[in-house]
Amino acid sequence: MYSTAFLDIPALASAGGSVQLPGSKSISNRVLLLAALSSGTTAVHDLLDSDDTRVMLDALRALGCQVALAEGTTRITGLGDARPAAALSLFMGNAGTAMRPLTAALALLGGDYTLDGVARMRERPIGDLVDALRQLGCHIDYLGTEGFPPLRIAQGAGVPALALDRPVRVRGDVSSQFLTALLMALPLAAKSQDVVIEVVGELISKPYIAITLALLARFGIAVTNENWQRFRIPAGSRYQSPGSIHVEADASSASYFIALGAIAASARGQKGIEIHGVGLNSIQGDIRFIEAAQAMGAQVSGGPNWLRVERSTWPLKAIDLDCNHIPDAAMTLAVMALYADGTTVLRNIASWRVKETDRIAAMATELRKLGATTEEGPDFLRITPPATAQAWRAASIHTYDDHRVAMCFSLAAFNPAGLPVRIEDPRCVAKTFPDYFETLFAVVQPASTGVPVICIDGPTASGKGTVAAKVAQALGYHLLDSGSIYRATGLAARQAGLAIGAEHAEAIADLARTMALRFDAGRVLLAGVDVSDAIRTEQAGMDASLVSALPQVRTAVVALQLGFRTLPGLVADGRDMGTVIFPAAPLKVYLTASAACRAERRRQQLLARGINAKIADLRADLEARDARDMNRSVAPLKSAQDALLLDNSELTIEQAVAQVLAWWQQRQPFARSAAG
Ligand SMILES: Nc1ncnc2c1ncn2[C@@H]1O[C@H](COP(=O)(O)OP(=O)(O)OP(=O)(O)O)[C@@H](O)[C@H]1O
Ligand SMILES: Nc1ccn([C@H]2C[C@H](O)[C@@H](COP(=O)(O)O)O2)c(=O)n1
Repeated sequence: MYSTAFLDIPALASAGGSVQLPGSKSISNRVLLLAALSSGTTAVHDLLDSDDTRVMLDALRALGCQVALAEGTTRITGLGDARPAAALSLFMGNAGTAMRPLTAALALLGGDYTLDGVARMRERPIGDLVDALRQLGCHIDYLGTEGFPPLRIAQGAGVPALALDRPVRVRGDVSSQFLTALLMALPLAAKSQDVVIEVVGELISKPYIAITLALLARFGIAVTNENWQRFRIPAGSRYQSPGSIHVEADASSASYFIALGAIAASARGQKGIEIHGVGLNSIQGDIRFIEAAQAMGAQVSGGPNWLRVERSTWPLKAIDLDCNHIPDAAMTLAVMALYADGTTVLRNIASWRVKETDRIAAMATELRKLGATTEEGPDFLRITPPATAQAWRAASIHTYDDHRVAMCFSLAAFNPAGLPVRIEDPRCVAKTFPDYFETLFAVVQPASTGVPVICIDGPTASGKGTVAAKVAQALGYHLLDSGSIYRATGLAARQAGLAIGAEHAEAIADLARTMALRFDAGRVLLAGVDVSDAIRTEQAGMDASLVSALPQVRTAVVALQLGFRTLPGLVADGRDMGTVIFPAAPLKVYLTASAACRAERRRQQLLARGINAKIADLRADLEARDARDMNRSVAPLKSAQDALLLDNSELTIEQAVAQVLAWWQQRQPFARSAAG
């Protein structure tokens, strides 16, 4: 997961391969609550691990359910007839799928509970649900603004007598989650008589209600659906664990990859994108996104648990669509509209206004930044794509703490202008798809502009490794510590009993080419053994300097180094990154510091490891190493002609990092528009 302030996605050209999608958030949180209310233990397979499901799991644990995670399966032992914790304060984050159903369930369990969330949760209406529960006789108070969280369920003395002899009326035209919440909670009250729920107004998002009904049936509750207007929960209802249940992958998450298949040219040798975990027979309403994508030109095929999507009609066809049946996935259509042959209109999407953010306003604003013309109404959005490739703009997309905004705008990186797209706060995808960007990057290829590389070269102990690692971390880029490749080669040569010299150049080059070198979470593994410390000694540094002077060795490790250049970008540190390995890199920095300063840094580094060395010896060693690195015949250490010089003798690490990042920002097309 990317936890950086922003993620720059370079211009993309094609896609191909297969993706496995995470479990559906809507199904996951429904299953968790139903398992918690049931008798017995439910083994939940493929549960989504995300911010919103963690919120639900934390609440269930606090209420007294047993939750155990082993080998990818979550086991929930439900409350059954046991009473939950009597008084609790629960934090729901921004998880509507936890806030609404838990409010209803807790109101029918009895107890004294407060429920609150993040600032946006306090703006998301819950009044219609509370009204329905109050009609029944439940005691619920608002602790802030009327109609919005936080709220208190004040039933410490137990559930009051409930008015069940008349239908419970709930509005269906603001959020279908209110009805879902009642459907999942009211079986608790349907002991000696049927309970009827009556929908007031047009019921929106019926497919989500269909998911609720299907899952209730799996947990032993057979609700009668009377034309989506009345729902009857039979007397004697009792939640019963199905024992084990699989969570389908998220059909809304599939929409990004369906759109990807429709937008991107197929990568060489590939036929579009294959999506696993959800298929044509999905119980989720958002699967009907496929029809919308087909209407725009996507070619989609599939089976029960998979889909294949290929680009067909190009440009895509503009559509005018009532999106009430696919409220979440329809946001993806708004970005597909950027690639259409005319104006697309998405209608009946008023519910977007009360989601994680006001999604109509958010989408309109961000699409405009890219060069589109948009018009928003109370319940519609009209999108006209940029008229020409030149009319596209490189935009920094604000994501409003809304996972879907972040995910769907990543697809703007296929713009014909070859511009990168900046996604602000990429971590917000953690709500439903924590590894979204990693999954995307595994199946897309960059445009001709390539994967960006920042090279940081310089002499030993100048701080290259430290600065490179921090720059990479700030940008979410990969890191190539090329010195460690030569260090590992030197170690491998020693282990093989080879003296490091020209007479063994071929043998050492063979070792370098074939050694099983792996970089894993900051550690360096050689043939499965962690050699991170062994390659950091002064001797290993000298050996590395010697092997790196052998031309055969340098040639042998070129491919390995080039392989690090993967999406979304790379920071490479070494001696010849900018001059030889990545000569076209858009930013090259030659990082240096005075010899005295570098010797002192090395002394401090060794002291931290308990090694006391003389500063004069260290300085002599590093000057000897510099001399060899600078004077060898191939790829000597020198500043690339187009490198920027950074002498950090008088700088802190943070200042050096800030300077490199500032130079990088100056090279980004959206830096100016973001600031301005
Ligand atoms: N600007 C700085 N001010 C103070 N100390 C620094 C600065 N930059 C780096 N250092 C420290 O200097 C030491 C050497 O830095 P680092 O290992 O990053 O250098 P390097 O150039 O990668 O060295 P080598 O090429 O030998 O691997 C580290 O302990 C680091 O914390
Ligand atoms: N791109 C590179 C990186 C490193 N080397 C050689 C020269 C260095 O003395 C040695 C160890 O590098 P360090 O880990 O100290 O950065 O490896 C090189 O020739 N080219």
